[in-house]
Amino acid sequence: MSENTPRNEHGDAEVIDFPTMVPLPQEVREGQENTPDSGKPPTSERVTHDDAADDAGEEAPPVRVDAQLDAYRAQGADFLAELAERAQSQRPIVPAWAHSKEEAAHTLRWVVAYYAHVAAYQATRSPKYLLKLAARTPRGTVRAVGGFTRWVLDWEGEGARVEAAKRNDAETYLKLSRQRDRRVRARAIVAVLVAITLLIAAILVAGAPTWAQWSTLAGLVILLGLIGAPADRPLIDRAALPQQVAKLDSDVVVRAFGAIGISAITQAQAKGKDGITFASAITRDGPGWRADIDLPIGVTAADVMERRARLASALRRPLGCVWPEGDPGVHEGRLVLWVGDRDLSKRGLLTWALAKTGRHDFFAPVPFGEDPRGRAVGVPLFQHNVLIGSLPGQGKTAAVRVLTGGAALDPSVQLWPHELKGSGDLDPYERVSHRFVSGIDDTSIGYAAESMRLLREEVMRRAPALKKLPRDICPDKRITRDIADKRSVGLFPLVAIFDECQNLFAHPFYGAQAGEDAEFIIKVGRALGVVLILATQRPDKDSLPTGVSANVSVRFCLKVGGQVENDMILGTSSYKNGIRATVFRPEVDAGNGYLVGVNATPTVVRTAYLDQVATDQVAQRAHALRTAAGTLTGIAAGQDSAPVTQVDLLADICAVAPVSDGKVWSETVVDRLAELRPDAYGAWAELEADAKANQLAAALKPYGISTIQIGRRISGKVVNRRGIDPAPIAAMVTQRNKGRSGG
Ligand SMILES: Nc1ncnc2c1ncn2[C@@H]1O[C@H](COP(=O)(O)OP(=O)(O)OP(=O)(O)O)[C@@H](O)[C@H]1O
Repeated sequence: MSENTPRNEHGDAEVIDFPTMVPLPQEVREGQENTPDSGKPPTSERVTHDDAADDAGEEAPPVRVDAQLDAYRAQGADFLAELAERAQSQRPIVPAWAHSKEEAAHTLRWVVAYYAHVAAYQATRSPKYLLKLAARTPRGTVRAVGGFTRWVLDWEGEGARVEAAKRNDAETYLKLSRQRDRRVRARAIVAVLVAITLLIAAILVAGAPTWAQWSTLAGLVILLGLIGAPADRPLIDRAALPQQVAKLDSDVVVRAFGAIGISAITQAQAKGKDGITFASAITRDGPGWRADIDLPIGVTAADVMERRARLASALRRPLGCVWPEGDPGVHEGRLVLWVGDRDLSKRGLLTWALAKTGRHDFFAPVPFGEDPRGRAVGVPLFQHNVLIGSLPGQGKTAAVRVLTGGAALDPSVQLWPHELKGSGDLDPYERVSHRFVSGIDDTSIGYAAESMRLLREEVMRRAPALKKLPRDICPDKRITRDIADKRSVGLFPLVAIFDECQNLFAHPFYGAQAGEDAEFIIKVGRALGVVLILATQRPDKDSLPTGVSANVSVRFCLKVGGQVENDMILGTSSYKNGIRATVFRPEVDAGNGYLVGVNATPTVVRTAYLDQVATDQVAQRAHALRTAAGTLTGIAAGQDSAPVTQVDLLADICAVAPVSDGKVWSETVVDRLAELRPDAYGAWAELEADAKANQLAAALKPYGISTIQIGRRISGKVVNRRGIDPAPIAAMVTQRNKGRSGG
């Protein structure tokens, strides 16, 4: 043990075990206990060590870094001990915002944008500043001339001379007077030189070009205006108002974490510890504060995220300002708490980055919106499928418009929008679409189902086409920009949008097959440049096949009502893991949602907003790009899209169940239908007997036809199953056909 080893008040040497803290001397502890904030020292640096209090005994208050420093000093701690103590509060070499390239770029952009704003703000006010300076020029002239005269005549020494005269101190007075005479003589020479210089300058300026005269005048006005400025009225206005929002400090954060009901933290705080540790100092990060926090062992970031509302209450901030998120790159217990100055939902409508100008590259993410920290968020379409869900009126269509706009602004992308509500929200894109439909009626749904079938066929066509490409053109067996641009190869990107897709998937007739086709496209198509964007306001198992919801890669969930819908859109266990789109408020948070599958962790995003007019302008630009590139096809080129095969269920039943055969079991009808049209009914035939009957019953319901119980004697026993009576169906078809031919 070295001589410098710290000793306690009894003179016993204490072992300082880096980085464990030493117990505090009694007087330091007493001092802390007397502080009003229950023993917390008045510091924002709260880097603590959980074992410290144990070392110091059960009752010891938390030992924070500043208190330790005092303790070490009081004990005359040695060099190494002091270093050990300092090491606990050392600041990261690379600041937290510079850990990732994106964050560093974002921060840099933010700083540049800030100073660009300041520069623009001041530039627009420069005429006002010039006027202010001009108004202050007379006072500046008086001050400058007066100050110079006082200097030449040495008036600053006047007081001392008068004092000496008053004291009848002749010797000092004479000394000061002689000094003054010397000074005045020298300064008078300087004054004459200055006067001559000014005179020459005036003569030169009088003969100089006009711009030089104006520049000199401006320089004089600025100089004299600055000299004439009153001390209490600054010339320059502030481009950024001083921070209105209270700084986030560690005391407030520690207190808040103690109030959100995480027992590991509350128990630690009951023992006088903080319960959480700050991985680095709380810093400014964009328009808010960032705290990197290590949670107690066993507590995860998700545990905090699911208590976001309580945390906001404890921090005394609006819910829309408080955004805890995990940093799994470090560990599951690391939490990045970002507290914004302004509520996310009060940011107003975000203008889409491509709303006014620019084109898009399908192989880059489509600009989509901003996260709470104001960082731009994009959604990649290449190699992805997108599922969007929410309650009605929360911003689904707006999100779909933005993604469709991105796809439209790459002229190599073929667009197939289907808006199955009939609201016309996507109508502007019709002029750039290969296939397009807007409607909720059976024909529109049939058209959308036909699109799914065609997309499936397209995916199957593409697989061998991609395989056949020479290795030098396609080394990775992936579609590239180059391949996409070679129209003759036929592997251009194809983006199909199904807004309100529940109306397709839950359709009694088209739904089952469309669901199967969608699942196939999602699983196979993304590698072949075929992308689905699905949006639904009814994310339940009947309206969104599980094969679809389980396989999409990018998910965006705006406000939903409950856990089931949340997990249908965001993926199983999302709710349990604290990713809860249920926390968004109806209407207030329209446009805010959880985006999963883009960043390493789920991100809250406020989407950019395109109204109908802005969408129309985007579509016009997309049309111009496509005209120039020669990629207008299908509906956009005025050609009829592929004809829709209208499947006529009733006519098909008449074909497979003649009236003369009498009543027939549903499963038999389904099997015969599948044989007649495998494309349309093939999926039904793969169902169990009961499910076949249910499927047929659901498909007949819209026509007002119910299935009935039919008993058959098999091996002497009567077996009852559901089936149909073909007679009324045949009558209905005859009636309908008569009506049609009459029309
Ligand atoms: N990104 C956004 N930013 C701000 N407000 C938005 C945003 N997106 C949507 N809104 C607001 O929410 C309203 C409804 O948006 P939108 O029509 O996209 O919702 P929706 O979920 O598609 O509704 P529905 O299911 O009824 O079609 C808009 O009129 C707008 O006022």
